Amino acid sequence: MTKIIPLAEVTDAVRGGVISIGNFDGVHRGHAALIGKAREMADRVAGPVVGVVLDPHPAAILRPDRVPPKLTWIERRAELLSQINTDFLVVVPTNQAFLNLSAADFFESLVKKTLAAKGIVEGPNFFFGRGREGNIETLQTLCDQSEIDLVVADSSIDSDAMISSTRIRQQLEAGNIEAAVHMLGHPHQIRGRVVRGDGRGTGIGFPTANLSEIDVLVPAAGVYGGYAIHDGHRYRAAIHIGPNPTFNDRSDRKVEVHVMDYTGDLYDQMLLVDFVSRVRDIARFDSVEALVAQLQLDIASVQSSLGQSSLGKIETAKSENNTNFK
Ligand SMILES: Cc1cc2nc3c(=O)[nH]c(=O)nc-3n(C[C@H](O)[C@H](O)[C@H](O)COP(=O)(O)O)c2cc1C
Ligand SMILES: Nc1ncnc2c1ncn2[C@@H]1O[C@H](COP(=O)(O)OP(=O)(O)O)[C@@H](O)[C@H]1O
Repeated sequence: MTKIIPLAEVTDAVRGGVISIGNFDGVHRGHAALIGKAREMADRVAGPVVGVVLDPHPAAILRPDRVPPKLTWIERRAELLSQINTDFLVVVPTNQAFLNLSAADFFESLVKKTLAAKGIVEGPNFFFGRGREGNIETLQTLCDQSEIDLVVADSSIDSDAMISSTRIRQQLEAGNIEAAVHMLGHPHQIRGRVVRGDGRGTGIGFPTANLSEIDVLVPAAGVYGGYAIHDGHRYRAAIHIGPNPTFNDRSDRKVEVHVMDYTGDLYDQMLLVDFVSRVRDIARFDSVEALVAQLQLDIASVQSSLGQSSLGKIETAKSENNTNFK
């Protein structure tokens, strides 16, 4: 498991490695390519692979009115980074003083003094220091002066454009789950606490866990297929996002999860939900019977899109990190 290390708690085990500084939001295929390069270099210098993330996102301090919704919370990032062989995730608490550091001071204090990096891997569009004054050329000069290896990795491309957290957000906000998942290389995951809804679901044969306190990007309104992860188990799930027009309910951000092959009480518990595919738009049905008939089709469609390999309960590595709200 990738160990999360607050900047103030960096130890010798973390120092002397190959670092990659970024936001790592989503830990998408572009990030995986960077970490892959870092791994190669780290094996050569016999040091750890260290992801370095600024949390919160600098935008939260610089332009709080325009902060993009997160794709991932920090523990989820660490879990995904772990799957691609990252040893540590150093979390820099973003504050005005840190953002005011010149590029040279940023390099001196973070890269050299605190992390004693032997190598650094970045994409071609890396900027650092006050007002983004440092770029890849600046970084190359600073690395040369300090005999630190720099690898500038090519951008990872999908559909003729660079894979980025921004593009993934746009696809999720448009409901294009498959396109987002393709760029991510894994499902988009949200987490939330199960609260009481209108108490209708059980009566129509489709109980739905209603999620609140979701702290990452919620995809566009629609019906989706994916997985619900609860208490170390993964179940197939049909997810409804948006209003319930059939019942004249116009609240636009309801997130309701019907967990397949599950019975039990989920109230007040944390649920993780993986989005894998889009099924359809939300519709208004003339009767409850018509809604139920459609829900049966939705379930069949989700089952077929998830494939037969995932029937029933599937054990997953339980991550305690994942369901603890910060
Ligand atoms: C997979 C799925 C798809 C749904 N699609 C629609 C829909 O298109 N239109 C609609 O009005 N309600 C839809 N519903 C929502 C149901 O109306 C909702 O689950 C029901 O009102 C229960 O709400 P409750 O959990 O607040 O009791 C859908 C629910 C699920 C699980
Ligand atoms: N298969 C299931 N999927 C979702 N929730 C379930 C399931 N089985 C039992 N439940 C429980 O039932 C509740 C949902 O029932 P529902 O009648 O839709 O009530 P509410 O309107 O309060 O969400 C969930 O919050 C959960 O505690």
